[in-house]
Amino acid sequence: MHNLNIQPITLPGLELKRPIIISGPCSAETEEQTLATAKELAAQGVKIFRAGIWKPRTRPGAFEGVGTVGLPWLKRVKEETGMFVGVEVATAHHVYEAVKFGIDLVWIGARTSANPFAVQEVADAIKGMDIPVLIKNPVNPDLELWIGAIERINRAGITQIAAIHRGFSSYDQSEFRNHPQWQIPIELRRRIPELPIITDPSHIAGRRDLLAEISQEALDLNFDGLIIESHTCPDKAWSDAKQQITPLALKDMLDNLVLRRPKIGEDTPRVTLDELRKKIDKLDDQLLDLLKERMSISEAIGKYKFDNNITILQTRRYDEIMNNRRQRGTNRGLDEEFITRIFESIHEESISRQSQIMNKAQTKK
Ligand SMILES: C=C(O[C@@H]1C=C(C(=O)O)C=C[C@H]1O)C(=O)O
Repeated sequence: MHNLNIQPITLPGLELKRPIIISGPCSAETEEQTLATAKELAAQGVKIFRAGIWKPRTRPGAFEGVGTVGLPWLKRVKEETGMFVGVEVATAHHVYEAVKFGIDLVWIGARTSANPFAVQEVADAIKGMDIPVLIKNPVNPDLELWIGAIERINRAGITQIAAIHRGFSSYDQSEFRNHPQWQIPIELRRRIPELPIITDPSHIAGRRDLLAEISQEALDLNFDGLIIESHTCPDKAWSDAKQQITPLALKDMLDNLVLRRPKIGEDTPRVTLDELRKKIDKLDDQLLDLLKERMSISEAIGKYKFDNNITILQTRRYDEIMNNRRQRGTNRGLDEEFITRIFESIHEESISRQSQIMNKAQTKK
């Protein structure tokens, strides 16, 4: 069990129903663009507006946000549309400025949540304030670091906390800008069940054509909301142009999402589900038996290699196996990346078993 005190987010006068929708431009660029986007979103029923004021950019020279001058624009958004407004904060100064201008909620970005000093600075600044704080996953796939950031904010007395899952950086080429690694937010849900998790399809996808698919997956995993970037003229956006959509496109996408029931109710036909689950149990048992057998063969190979003074890693054989298993997997309609991950993991364990065998044999010598 964790020792966090997480309370539901309450925004006065707003009933937060699943899915919570937060939208707005990546960056507040001009007063006109900010207000125009907000008004269109409000017309589509969006209640929580986001806009970046301070933007951490990978390389210097890119548009780094308008800074404090943008905060009065957000104040106008509140006054003229009735929406709640949120910004990203990364320093104590950002926190003080945001609160001064009546910002309703703040979030900690992925680059900040990766840095405990920075998170602590924000936590110290926010101490004693009653404001919801959303915490994005750190850029690196480290669940403990994410939970650590949540703990730091919670220890500052903030109880209205939600997590934002925006995916994880990786060096590999992939169709995603940030790999979703769904198992990480799933594990977060298991560890802190009452913590709302909001998915950020814009940053996971990095391009607008994947937003619907990722949003649907998030809902089917029973996450609580979506934060999606929108702009009146997405292609002209000063930052993240490829992943933004118009407020109208957002509404259209949201209308097409299917909201499935999170609980298996009394009325759902249980016989079929029980039968299917039994089949899964049996197959998983077989998978485990097979893995056990495969590892004992690896150990025998380890012994053979020790006796014959051969290195454990055999890249040519490993390559052959990977190509062959990917091919055989895709022939069966299995996803190539999935097969790759499984066999990489099996290989890693196989190597580790063989090293153990070798080390043991060596010390006996
Ligand atoms: C088991 C072996 O050792 C290593 C592990 C492999 C595996 O588990 O499939 C394949 C190649 C080697 O890197 C082997 O050489 O066959």
